[in-house]
Amino acid sequence: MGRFFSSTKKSVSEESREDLPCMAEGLASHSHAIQVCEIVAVHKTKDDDSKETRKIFYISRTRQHQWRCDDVTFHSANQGLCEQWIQVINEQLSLLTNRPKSLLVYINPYGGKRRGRRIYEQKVAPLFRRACILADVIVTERANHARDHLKTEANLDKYDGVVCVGGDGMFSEILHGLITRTQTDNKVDHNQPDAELVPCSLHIGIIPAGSTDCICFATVGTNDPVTSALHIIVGDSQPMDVCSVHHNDSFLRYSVSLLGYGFYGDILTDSEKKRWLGPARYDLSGVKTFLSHNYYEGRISFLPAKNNNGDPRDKLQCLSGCRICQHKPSSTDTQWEMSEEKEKSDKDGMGGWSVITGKFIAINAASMSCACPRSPQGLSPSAHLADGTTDLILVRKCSRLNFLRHLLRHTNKEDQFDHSFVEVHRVRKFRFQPRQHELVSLEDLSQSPKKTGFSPICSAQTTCNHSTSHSSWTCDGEILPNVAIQVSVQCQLIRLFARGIEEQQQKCVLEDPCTLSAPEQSTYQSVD
Ligand SMILES: CCCCCCCCCCCCC/C=C/[C@@H](O)[C@H](COP(=O)(O)O)NC(=O)CCCCC
Ligand SMILES: Nc1ncnc2c1ncn2[C@@H]1O[C@H](COP(=O)(O)OP(=O)(O)O)[C@@H](O)[C@H]1O
Ligand SMILES: [Ca+2]
Repeated sequence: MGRFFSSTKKSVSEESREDLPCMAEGLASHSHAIQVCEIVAVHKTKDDDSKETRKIFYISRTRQHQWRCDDVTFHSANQGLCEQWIQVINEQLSLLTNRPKSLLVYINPYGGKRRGRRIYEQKVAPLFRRACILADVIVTERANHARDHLKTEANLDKYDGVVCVGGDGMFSEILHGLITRTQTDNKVDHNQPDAELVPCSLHIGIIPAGSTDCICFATVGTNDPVTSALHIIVGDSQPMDVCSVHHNDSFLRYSVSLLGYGFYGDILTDSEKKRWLGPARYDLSGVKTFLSHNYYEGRISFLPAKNNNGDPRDKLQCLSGCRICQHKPSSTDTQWEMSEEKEKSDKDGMGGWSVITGKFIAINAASMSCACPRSPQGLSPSAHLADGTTDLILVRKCSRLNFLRHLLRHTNKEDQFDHSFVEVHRVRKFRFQPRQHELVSLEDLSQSPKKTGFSPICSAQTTCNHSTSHSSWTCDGEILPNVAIQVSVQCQLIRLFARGIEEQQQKCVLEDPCTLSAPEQSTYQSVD
């Protein structure tokens, strides 16, 4: 538990309580405690009578993981005592070295409902100013502007973090820019699928202003710009896994949320043509893809994770401070696992890999829960943010009604894996090879699907029997140019300004505020 300061509460909206006695005088009737690490700043202000007062701005929790910046005012007849408190608070704040002082901000003005710039200017910039954070802002002028700037131009030594204002696609740009820059600076060739990638030193903050914003939702618990700005200000840190995706021996992309082939790949491909619709494009393309009811043939091979990584169906949610994510395998662990893999491979020729061949409506790899407003529990509710694994979900060919039942379970608390046609595996690596159809040239395999119209609608009870040749992979919302891919999870390659989902809201009250004479002597207890 951190250090607390106590006070009588006077929120800006509670003018009627203005005459309450001040904590510094030890007469508090409505005691109030604030953890030092949740103080945003202390500022001099003038009250209504033009009298100089001091305001402490701090984080308050509202509903559904949302944070707000609230304030209390220091009053005292003894100005010296008041100054002393303020000085101590500022000294304590200066000891919090994890807090960013300087940030590089990229805004996608066209993401989501095109509100990125307004969201930043009206909701985020005032909070950064209040917290005395300097921000260099770049409004992007084209796709990949932020990625390219980070890769080569940006002077990253100047900053404590990079902030992305946009959706998952924009986050993906920042991710690629930062990871690529880090590997280049450290002379690591990311084309090698087994290369040991160097973790990025700068934290990434996400201000949600996109269409899905699942990376923000799954790491903070809500898509709210003010909450995200406050997590950045207090310098929260959440490590996160990153999947590297290769085609043969050449690097394709990184992914942190959903790598999806079949259903989600088709939705994304179709939705790109409807960008002008904003976030509603996913609903329209979702219905169209559902009605098409396509399935795809292929072979999926995967390397299962060890038992100590839990199980995708164990119903254990990855929460703030998750114990499973606290054990980051060292490079010796990884080397040992690789030699074990090699040993097994010499014995059975498979190296612990499992292979499944079949007809699939969807193949999804969720490196995190992928929770978002459309699906508050996500595609894999028990997936972990930083355990070095991804949950591989295979939805086999089934009737349209059964697939609908499966989809509907993403919107409630029922188990979406509890169907005979769905299986889920927690894996470290996987590969996919589509079935090579006759008359399909290799060139065709790396292009978008040819078939986009509706298939004949099957009766709800029957299984559809028509297969289109190939789908595409969606990788955090971007379409991959290749279908045959190799994927490897890179444990905790990046860090976000977030803390994971908080389990329950904690309120803290003073045991006896009147005993306080200095902040160091504060006592407190936690209540639910
Ligand atoms: C009958 C009701 C069925 C509802 C099923 C809902 C299941 C939704 C799961 C969504 C998982 C989303 C994983 C995240 C993907 C994003 O990275 C990606 C790009 O986001 P952005 O750049 O912010 O636009 N978004 C999607 O792939 C959208 C999928 C929407 C599917 C309906
Ligand atoms: N200035 C820009 N003009 C056009 N596209 C951009 C610009 N800046 C970023 N992009 C691209 O826009 C795409 C979608 O961005 P994103 O912020 O994720 O919004 P959404 O969630 O609505 O998809 C990303 O692929 C990103 O590369
Ligand atoms: Ca993971």
